[in-house]
Amino acid sequence: MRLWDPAAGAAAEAHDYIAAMLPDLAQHGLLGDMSPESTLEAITIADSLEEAVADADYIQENAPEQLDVKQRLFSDLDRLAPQDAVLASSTSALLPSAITEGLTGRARCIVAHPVNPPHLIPLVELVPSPWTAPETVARAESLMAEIGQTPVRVEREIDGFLLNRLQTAVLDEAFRLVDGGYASVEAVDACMSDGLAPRWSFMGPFETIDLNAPGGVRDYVTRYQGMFMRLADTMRYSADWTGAVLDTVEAGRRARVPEKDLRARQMWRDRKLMAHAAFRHGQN
Ligand SMILES: NC(=O)c1ccc[n+]([C@@H]2O[C@H](COP(=O)([O-])OP(=O)(O)OC[C@H]3O[C@@H](n4cnc5c(N)ncnc54)[C@H](O)[C@@H]3O)[C@@H](O)[C@H]2O)c1
Ligand SMILES: O=C(O)[C@@H](O)[C@@H](O)[C@H](O)[C@@H](O)CO
Repeated sequence: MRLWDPAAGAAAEAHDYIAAMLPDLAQHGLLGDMSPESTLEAITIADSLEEAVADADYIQENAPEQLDVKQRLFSDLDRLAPQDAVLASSTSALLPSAITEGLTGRARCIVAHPVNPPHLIPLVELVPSPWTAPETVARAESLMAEIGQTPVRVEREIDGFLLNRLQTAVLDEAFRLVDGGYASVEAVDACMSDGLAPRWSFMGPFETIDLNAPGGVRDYVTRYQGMFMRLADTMRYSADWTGAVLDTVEAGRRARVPEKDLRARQMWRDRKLMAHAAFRHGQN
């Protein structure tokens, strides 16, 4: 694998970041049959975009979430990369059609959206544009599965794809509840971390409700649809996330983790995710 970044030192910084996390990943059994040393040897730094993509089979761009930047980058990639290389974007919500429409090689382009932190969260959303070739989707899916990720196919492009649309529903209600004074930041977070997340850490929402009624999902919907539709009617507005509620949320978060400790807390998160990933691997 080759890394390239136009910012001086950024690729080397990424290489150093990867090197620093490899021992923890190895300790959790997450490097497969490779060692930190052999893993790092497989990651080199290219001096130019052209060098980075030379003889590549698959290219993943991680440029800033700005449409014009991605459009220019994909145009360069389409010109420089081997014709049969898959060109994938990490974009969180930009439509692949908007990024690639004008490209000669647009059939080999796709969105392969990872989830933060991508090396510890397996999901990758594969989002084709209307002109993405089925073979491109299949090749991206095969590569992601081969490296231990969980590729999911978005059947056709939609703003925000799947994960961030689902995350929007949860975050919008979280802000509404705190904005309305119904709950503290901690209480809302606990509802997820100690309520919904344990079930959702190995089951999705449909499997969860299918197992939550004697007769399965149809029984569940018959029993509870009225309640959920009544609640949905109270959610037809959004709180202003940048309003006073943001001060409340930030105060709640800073009371738990001072800003100076955010990096340490991210390391805490990553080690929790490594343990969770090791547990999941042990279950397979
Ligand atoms: N950070 C995550 O975990 C995460 C998760 C999912 C999706 N994404 C998506 O990945 C992309 C990058 O996000 P980020 O948070 O890492 O951004 P970032 O701003 O931290 O890093 C972007 C990098 O792109 C480089 N860059 C700038 N112009 C470039 C160009 N023309 N070609 C190549 N590289 C260029 C910058 O130097 C910088 O190092 C965004 O589209 C984002 O939505 C990020
Ligand atoms: O929570 C997430 O990881 C998602 O919202 C991502 O898709 C999103 O790209 C952020 O990580 C932005 O970095």
